Amino acid sequence: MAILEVTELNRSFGGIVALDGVTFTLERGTTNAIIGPNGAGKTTLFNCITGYHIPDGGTVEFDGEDITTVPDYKTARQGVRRTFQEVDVFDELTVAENISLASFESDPEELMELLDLIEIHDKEGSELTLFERKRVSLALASEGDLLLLDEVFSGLNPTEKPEMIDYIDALAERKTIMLIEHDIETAFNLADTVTVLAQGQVMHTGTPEEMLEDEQVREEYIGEMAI
Ligand SMILES: Nc1ncnc2c1ncn2[C@@H]1O[C@H](COP(=O)(O)OP(=O)(O)OP(=O)(O)O)[C@@H](O)[C@H]1O
Repeated sequence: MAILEVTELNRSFGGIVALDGVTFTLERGTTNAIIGPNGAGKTTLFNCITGYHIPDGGTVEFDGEDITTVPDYKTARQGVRRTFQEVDVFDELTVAENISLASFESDPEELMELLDLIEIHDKEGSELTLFERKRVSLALASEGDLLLLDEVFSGLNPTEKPEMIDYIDALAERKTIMLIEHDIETAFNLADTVTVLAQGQVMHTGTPEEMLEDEQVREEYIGEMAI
């Protein structure tokens, strides 16, 4: 069953067309990667899905309900949650306090355990490493049904990256995930489907295997990268 249906989404900033007729569907329980060059419209797409930006045209349906013009603080309560490229953790609050702000309906302990946050629960935001901040941010996003993850792997070292993959794999067992990822190998490892966005348009959608078999996609968007 579709959890998200995006239809003919348009959004411009002055003369810049950031989204140009974007249409796709996400099935509940799947993990979906969005890849594409800088300026392709990936973050704008997240902003329009969450209601941070209202699109100029088109619709966003979440769980069968039209949320196109619903602001982000309300879509978050409805179950659309996201992380940001600039990790959003309050420096002066502890990990536990940061997490308590997210108004959890379920038991936050379980989520904190899953993300290995129990042992650092009393550490203040300002003392956290980037990896720890990203895990807190992930916990804050994880109360939703649909998690939009914006470059959660950027800045992580080679030891942390596989650990983050394990965290996302564990969350993927209970959530629908859409992730923006510049590291193609990571995106392909995690995703059931991959969507290529360029110049505000959906260029290709398919499974990682289909993408790799498509010579044009390989040449234009994946390059020489061995996967
Ligand atoms: N608030 C804004 N005001 C003006 N232009 C914007 C705004 N947000 C996005 N844009 C423009 O819209 C286009 C798409 O930007 P967007 O950030 O969505 O791309 P992206 O694919 O996320 O890029 P990146 O991979 O670099 O993060 C770009 O040309 C960008 O400059």
